[in-house]
Amino acid sequence: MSLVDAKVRDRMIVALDYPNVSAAEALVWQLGDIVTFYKIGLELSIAGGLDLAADLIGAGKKVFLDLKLHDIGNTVERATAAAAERGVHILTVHAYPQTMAAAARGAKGSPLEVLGVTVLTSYDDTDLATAGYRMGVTDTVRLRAGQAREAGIAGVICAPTDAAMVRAILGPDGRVVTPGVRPKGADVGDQKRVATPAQAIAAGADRIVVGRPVTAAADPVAAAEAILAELAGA
Ligand SMILES: O=c1ccn([C@@H]2O[C@H](COP(=O)(O)O)[C@@H](O)[C@H]2O)c(=O)[nH]1
Repeated sequence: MSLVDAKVRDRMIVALDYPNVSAAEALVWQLGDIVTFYKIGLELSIAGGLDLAADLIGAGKKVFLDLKLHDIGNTVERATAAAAERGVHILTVHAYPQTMAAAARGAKGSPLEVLGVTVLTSYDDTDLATAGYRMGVTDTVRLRAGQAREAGIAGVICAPTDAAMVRAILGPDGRVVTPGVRPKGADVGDQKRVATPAQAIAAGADRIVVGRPVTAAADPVAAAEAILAELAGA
């Protein structure tokens, strides 16, 4: 294992986007102590990932449950409280005021960090217009970051290209977590608003989320180490 300190390791969240638990467990085993923080999203949650979340927490890892909740307030509040009870570190909800306020109530008194998803990193202005939004990406992210602060949740998910603006809105204590991160030269895939790990941190992100740059790498350990080294120097 390299000499990257624990604080830097916690800045990188690896997305376990796998169709089954055994594939996810194999990567966790391979990465060992290098990675301290894992994200479990929709695909793996449906395939038994919630039990894996409990196992990871039991093994001392931090878990980000990326469920992007959006429902009536009572449902969101209770689902958030259930995540808090299970020792999850981060939970996402869509950044709608009613949803964020409900999640804030559900997390109250617990260390769970609720983050509002502002505008997905796979969206650009044209995608928002097609979906019927009047505002473009920047204005929508700005609005939602302000609403997240007002709702009293921990912070937001945004693209690294939005991070500087969001940091200014949330202040030093707000949490800014950025997917859409690609090491230089890496395949962008379906992401549209991307930056490198170092650029994300320099723009004000607390943590970055990386999936395919690690999971699809020929050598995931080397890929994760390279990203950590870049974060350590950022
Ligand atoms: O706006 C968002 C919100 C969540 N995600 C999630 O992050 C990872 C990114 O994976 P990559 O393979 O590094 O693209 C993935 O699990 C998404 O569901 C996001 O990309 N953008």
